[in-house]
Amino acid sequence: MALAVREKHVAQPALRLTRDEAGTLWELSEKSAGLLDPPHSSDLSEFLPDVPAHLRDALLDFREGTASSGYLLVKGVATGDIPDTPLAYGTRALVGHASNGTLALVGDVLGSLIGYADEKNGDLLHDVHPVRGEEHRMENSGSVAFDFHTENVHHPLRPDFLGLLSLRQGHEATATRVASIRHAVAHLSEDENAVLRRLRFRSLFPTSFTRGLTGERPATAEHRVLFGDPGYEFLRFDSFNTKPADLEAERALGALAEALEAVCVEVVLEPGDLLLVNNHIAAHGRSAFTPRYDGRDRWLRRFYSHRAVPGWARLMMPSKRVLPATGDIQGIF
Ligand SMILES: O=C(O)CCC(=O)C(=O)O
Ligand SMILES: [Fe+2]
Repeated sequence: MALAVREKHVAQPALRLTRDEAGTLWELSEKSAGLLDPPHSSDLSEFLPDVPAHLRDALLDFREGTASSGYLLVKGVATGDIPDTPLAYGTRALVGHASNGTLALVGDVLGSLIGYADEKNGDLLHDVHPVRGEEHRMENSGSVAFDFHTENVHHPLRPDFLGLLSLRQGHEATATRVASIRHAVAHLSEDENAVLRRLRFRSLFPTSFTRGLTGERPATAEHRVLFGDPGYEFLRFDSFNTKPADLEAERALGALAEALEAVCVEVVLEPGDLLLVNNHIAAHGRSAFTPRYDGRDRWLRRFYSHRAVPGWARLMMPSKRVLPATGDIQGIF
């Protein structure tokens, strides 16, 4: 559907931590950060009741997945002393840093902080910053425009939530973009809506899961892109990796991309901003920017959280909080 006017919507903060709340969360984060590093139990449950109620209540509300916007922006999160933005992929520059505790606590209030064995070595917390030579990758190490996607579109156990905490804004007003399917459906025709609900799409494994693999990337079985009751729609879509089975499906995907664009909200994350996204309701992406590789580039930290991991998958986990490699559980769902 062609859109005559494209409004730009700016994300509204739902929650701003007071200085006291940020201080309490930081103290708790310092206590819990080390628990994430092996061989600790990584059980943070004793700390969760002390997460400031204002934040905890908002997280518990958000995790229900009944709101239509699919995102929650928390401002005023403490980040502590931050070294230069890393230059290389996977440097693990912040092992043991208290901000790890913050992300883990938020992840564990929403569900459970979880990583994937075949993405970033199973790391639970991911550094999002530009990497030289990867500018054009459709991954968070790139710097060209990163189109709308839901996270880990190929995976049977997609995260329920992702969180992006800004440590450094970088040199430009780079926007993180979020678009809710529950808003976008108003821009789809009945036919487009119906086609998106059919098993007419396959998704390639994202390149973050196939680093080091040569040859063609594997793909999923056929899946729906849109599902759920009216008003409570859900999305499984990655503009770079989700492929249509035929022309009708291709047109429907094009209409979806335009509909998401029409309802997109943009947020330039500032240090201490934590953007939480319901990964089944909202697609997200990022505008293009020009990295300088001078230690002052944009730097976010990302986590995934799952409300529940099935018992069988739990027993196949290679280590605590790390889901088995996709190839080992593909086809089960
Ligand atoms: O850089 C951003 O704002 C978002 C990157 C992204 O999509 C991700 O890390 O999952
Ligand atoms: Fe992403």
